[in-house]
Amino acid sequence: MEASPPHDAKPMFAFVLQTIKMAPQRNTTASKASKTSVDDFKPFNLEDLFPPYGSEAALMQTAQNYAKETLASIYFDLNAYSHFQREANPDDFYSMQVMDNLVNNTVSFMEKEFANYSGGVKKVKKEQGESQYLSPENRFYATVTEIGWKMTAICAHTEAFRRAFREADHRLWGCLLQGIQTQSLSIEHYAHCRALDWISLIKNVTGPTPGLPSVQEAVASALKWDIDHPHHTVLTLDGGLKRAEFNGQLQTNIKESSYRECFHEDPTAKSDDTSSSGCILCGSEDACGCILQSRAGELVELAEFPGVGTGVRTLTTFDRRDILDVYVGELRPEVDMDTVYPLSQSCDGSEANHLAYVCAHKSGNWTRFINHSCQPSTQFVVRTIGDRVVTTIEAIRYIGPFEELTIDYGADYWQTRECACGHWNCISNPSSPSGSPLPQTKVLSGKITKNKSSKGKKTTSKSKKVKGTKGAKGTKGKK
Ligand SMILES: C[S@@+](CC[C@H](N)C(=O)[O-])C[C@H]1O[C@@H](n2cnc3c(N)ncnc32)[C@H](O)[C@@H]1O
Repeated sequence: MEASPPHDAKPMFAFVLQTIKMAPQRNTTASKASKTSVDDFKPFNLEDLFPPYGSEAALMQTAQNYAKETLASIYFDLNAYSHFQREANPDDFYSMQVMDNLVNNTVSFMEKEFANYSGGVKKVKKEQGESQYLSPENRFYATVTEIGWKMTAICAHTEAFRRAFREADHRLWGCLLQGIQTQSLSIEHYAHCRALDWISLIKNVTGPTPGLPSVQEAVASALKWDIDHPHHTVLTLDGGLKRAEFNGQLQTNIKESSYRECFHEDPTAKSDDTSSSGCILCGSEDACGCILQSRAGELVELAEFPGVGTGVRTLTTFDRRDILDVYVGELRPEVDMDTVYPLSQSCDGSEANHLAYVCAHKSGNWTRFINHSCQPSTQFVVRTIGDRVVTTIEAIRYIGPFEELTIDYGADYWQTRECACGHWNCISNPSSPSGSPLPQTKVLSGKITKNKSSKGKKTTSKSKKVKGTKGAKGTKGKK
């Protein structure tokens, strides 16, 4: 079986220290008004990319990369903390012990570092009088003044933060604090919708806090937002939050596709006539109870991106072939009023074997928000999982933390719309080879990409999304 296992939890409290490149950003200026062409590209300055070993630029680049990985580990640990909190059960000794350890580690970190700071206050007072309370070298003092009590309290719940606090050098710590500050709304929202009680950790801070911001102000500034499913909320470009809505209706999160509204039987059920193959998880040719246990959805967030609306940002890393999740929605025989989100589900990725439309404008999961790029990081793949044929979203390369996830909707989707991905080879860019006036669908019509070497894996590529039926996403896809 060529399929990779679903992306699963990494070792808890991973403190991954590996170098990564800055996440590529959308080239927003390249859309509509100014299309880029191959000639617009300047050669890379190799020294910027690979500064000389030991130079300040090289050290800074490494520190920024480490900081980014540590920041991703903070999200991972926050998620793990909330997971253990939910799972803690007084009848299960092990789960209670894990939770006790997590709480103790958090509380003792805060108490110890606050005591260090208080000790430092007295020392400096004695030596230098009232004018200077504390040496700025005191890490707790520097941290709370830089990122505030709220971020300190939230991040103190994570091993990644505590460990970096103890071990990181000044350069890395500075980069990490900067990263936390930049992502503060995202971190707070992430903790908030996991019901993390960070206030209790600091509200009883006793003793003087000279030089530090007010604890009360931090508590009063706690996010006023319903505790709801994380994927019901979008981080906006202006630094706020909004509900995920379509035509004024909240877009709700569901775990699996529903069919009962329009069908008596599940049209995507595994059966002999649909020539569907064995379950990719257990290999069984018969219906089995397997479900994809992907954690990827817990480590992404919805955020607005310029020119393309809501999109999906990773908070972790993915490797090539990671199965991120299943595209879910309401199964319908026809594309309803929705021309934005529907996906044609077939049993083998071919138009001829179309089974139903997965309509996700009202109910769906986070995958419906993945925007298109002509150089995407993921792809649609038709798979048999459990007793159903589904379309999964799978990484086609390494994806770094805080990168926007993108996918190829297929040439057909862009026949009536303009793509704003900004890639030099963008389908809507007249000067790019793929943006040539020749209709792509004509050229590609009928070529259905099936990876026959891997049983049960049918790649939905541009070439299959013909005549608007969007093997992946498309709109004009009426049969
Ligand atoms: C499946 S939805 C993706 C989520 C969507 N951005 C939202 O706000 O809900 C597809 C829609 O997103 C927008 N979109 C996605 N990728 C785009 C791109 N590369 N260029 C322009 N618009 C894009 C278009 O409005 C498209 O119809």
